[in-house]
Amino acid sequence: MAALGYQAEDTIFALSTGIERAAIAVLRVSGAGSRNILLQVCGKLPVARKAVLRKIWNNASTQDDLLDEALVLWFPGPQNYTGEDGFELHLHAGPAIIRAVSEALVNAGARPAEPGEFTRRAFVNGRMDLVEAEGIADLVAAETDGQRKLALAQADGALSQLYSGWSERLKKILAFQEALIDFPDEDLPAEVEEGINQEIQKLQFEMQQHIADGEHGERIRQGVVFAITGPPNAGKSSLLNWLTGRDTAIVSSKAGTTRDALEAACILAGIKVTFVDTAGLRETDDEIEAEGVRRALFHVKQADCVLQMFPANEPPDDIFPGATLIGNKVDIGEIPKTILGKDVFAISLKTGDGLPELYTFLQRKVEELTAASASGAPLLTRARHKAGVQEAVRCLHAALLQDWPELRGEELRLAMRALGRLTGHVGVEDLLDTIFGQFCIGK
Ligand SMILES: Nc1nc2c(c(=O)[nH]1)N(C=O)[C@@H](CNc1ccc(C(=O)N[C@@H](CCC(=O)O)C(=O)O)cc1)CN2
Ligand SMILES: Nc1nc2c(ncn2[C@@H]2O[C@H](COP(=O)(O)OP(=O)(O)OP(=O)(O)O)[C@@H](O)[C@H]2O)c(=O)[nH]1
Ligand SMILES: [Mg+2]
Repeated sequence: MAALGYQAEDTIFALSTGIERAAIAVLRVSGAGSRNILLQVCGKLPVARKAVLRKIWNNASTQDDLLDEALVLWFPGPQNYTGEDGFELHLHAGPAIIRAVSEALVNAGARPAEPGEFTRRAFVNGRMDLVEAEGIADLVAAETDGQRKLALAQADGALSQLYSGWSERLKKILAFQEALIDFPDEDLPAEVEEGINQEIQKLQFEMQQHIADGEHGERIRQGVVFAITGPPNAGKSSLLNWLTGRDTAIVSSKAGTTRDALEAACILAGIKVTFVDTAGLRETDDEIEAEGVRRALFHVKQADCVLQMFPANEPPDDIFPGATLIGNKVDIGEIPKTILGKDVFAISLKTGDGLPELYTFLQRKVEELTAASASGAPLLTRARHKAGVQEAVRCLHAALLQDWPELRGEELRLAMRALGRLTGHVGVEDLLDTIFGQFCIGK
């Protein structure tokens, strides 16, 4: 079967708390054997869902080898996270305790869980769909408020509801379409076909809007990227260091100091933001510097936003499309208010002039690049979802072009299948190892 050797009948366990030094460690157990295993290590079953203090033994019936005194939670299924019997041991977090209790669980018939296997079981047991499970993974991985809120909404079903709502609507369209196929000679009102077309177009529009807004969701999840570019000695590396509050890049008065692209991340307006400092742009015979310039231009192209810097008395002749102009070293020379009609931020990384204004501007820019969709609909967050929705849009488009009712029905079914694969309601066996393999162990 699956590459991970996924076996639903096994009873699995894992350390669900972190591996650093901590006061308490939670070992989580799930599977049909949970009841017997708990009896073996703890003697008798606690009241369901109530924390009780119990001695943990290698074998409670012989009171052989006392391992710890722990809080025990017994979760008889199916009303719990995984949807099957399970329990938790809240242990003292010593490595020797964790090892000894793990061994006792293995002796009693459990095996270590694969990454994401608890959540995979929750999915298999119908406790959540695939999009919600991905939301849980993102929630655990979240490092910023933006990521946390986005993931929480997704884990809570907001995005799943959007996708299953579309599926429901498609199902209705398909039912009408079937009626057209089954009763071609009946006098079905002409409005039926017209209605089908309109509803398909409406769905297609909403999906396309979702994909367009999706850029914002992907930016919240993966971070917004700002590229810093400009001629040598403009102060690009000085800006990077100031923005990230760290001495990331070497700063020197020698032109051509930075030759590689350097990335440093920070949190701005609750969003992960990566700044890329790049080699100063100039003609050069130096092979390494030329490669640096080539990479700089690559990052400028890839970035969500370009910060084009120049030093006082050296205003640029060209502006990168959509770039924000920053004139540095206002302490030593003239900086124009505008260039080719574009506003210029006049700053000095030496004196701090203009930096608060620039910072406020960057926060606004980040908010703009990650704003919620105007419709209030949840944002798309992953390439997998984008691909699925795009596939559905393609099928709807094909359906609209199709005159034969049978073939049109087929395209509509393919669109439904694309949406079904998103939430995991149809044909996802091949995806599960990839998706749950990205989780941490114990989740
Ligand atoms: N100790 C501990 N903390 C945890 C979890 C856990 O499993 N154990 N969680 C897991 O990762 C998260 C909480 N998620 C959970 C989701 C559902 C249920 C659950 O048992 N739900 C049942 C019963 C609810 C009840 O008793 O009121 C239900 O929804 O029907 C428990 C935890 C975060 N904190
Ligand atoms: N007077 C003055 N000097 C500055 C200012 N900002 C940076 N410098 C100096 O300008 C020089 C170049 O700064 P960097 O940050 O290394 O410039 P860069 O754009 O990264 O240069 P390359 O890596 O060579 O492309 C350094 O000596 C800085 O100390 C400023 O606002 N005013
Ligand atoms: Mg530099």
